[in-house]
Amino acid sequence: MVLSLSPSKANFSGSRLTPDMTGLHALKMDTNVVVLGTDNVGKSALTVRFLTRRFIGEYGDIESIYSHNVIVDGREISFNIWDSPYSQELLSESSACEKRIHWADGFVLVYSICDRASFNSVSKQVQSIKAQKDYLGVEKVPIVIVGNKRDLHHRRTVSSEEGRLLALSTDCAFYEVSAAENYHSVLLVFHGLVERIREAKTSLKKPAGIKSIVKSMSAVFARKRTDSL
Ligand SMILES: Nc1nc2c(ncn2[C@@H]2O[C@H](COP(=O)(O)OP(=O)(O)OP(=O)(O)O)[C@@H](O)[C@H]2O)c(=O)[nH]1
Repeated sequence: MVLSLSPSKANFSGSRLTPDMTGLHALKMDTNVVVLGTDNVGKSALTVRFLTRRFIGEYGDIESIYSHNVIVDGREISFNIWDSPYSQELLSESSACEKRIHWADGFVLVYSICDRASFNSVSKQVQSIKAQKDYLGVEKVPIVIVGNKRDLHHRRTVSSEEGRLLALSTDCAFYEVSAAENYHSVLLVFHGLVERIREAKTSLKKPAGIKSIVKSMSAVFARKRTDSL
């Protein structure tokens, strides 16, 4: 596991978008994000765009974990982003793959709108992640599906509608972006993911619902009554 920037990728360190952090430390949230997708869909381009606001064009294929702090809705979010080259292992149950999924709080699944095979692999990736994160018991595993290379609309083979429907049917969020042309849409992807991660964390903390408490209390009293007869 590489825990620093690889030389072939952008040279930057975790930056803060808002200079005044006073008083926000108590609200800090650490979050681990894995960016996945098949070859050449723009995983590194998307990650580097989010981290540096820049599009460089060519990126190595070295696996890296980047750290980056941003403010989302007044709260400091400390991102650890694992940009991993595609491997078939995601679809199998190798321990490296399990480790990656176990490590992550949220997932960015990228496909290229010009590459149908990359789109077709997304639903398998979603299944694989959900199967492993099942033990959390959260309704929605924080996953965002991203159709990248929107600027290449003349070479599009996957419609926006198909992307949206896939996200709807798998309970994921959906964005179409161009890492090459637009920083803001990429920012929205990560903000959307933070939102989902927060929701998942909140639903984990939620105490048992009033209905289930009433149910178990009635069961106890019913048993007591039968015992005393
Ligand atoms: N036109 C266009 N090209 C893009 C976009 N995003 C990435 N690319 C190009 O697509 C190619 C692959 O981008 P990468 O970011 O290296 O893709 P990757 O998914 O990390 O690739 P692997 O590391 O091989 O898995 C590069 O030539 C990028 O310049 C985009 O939004 N529009």
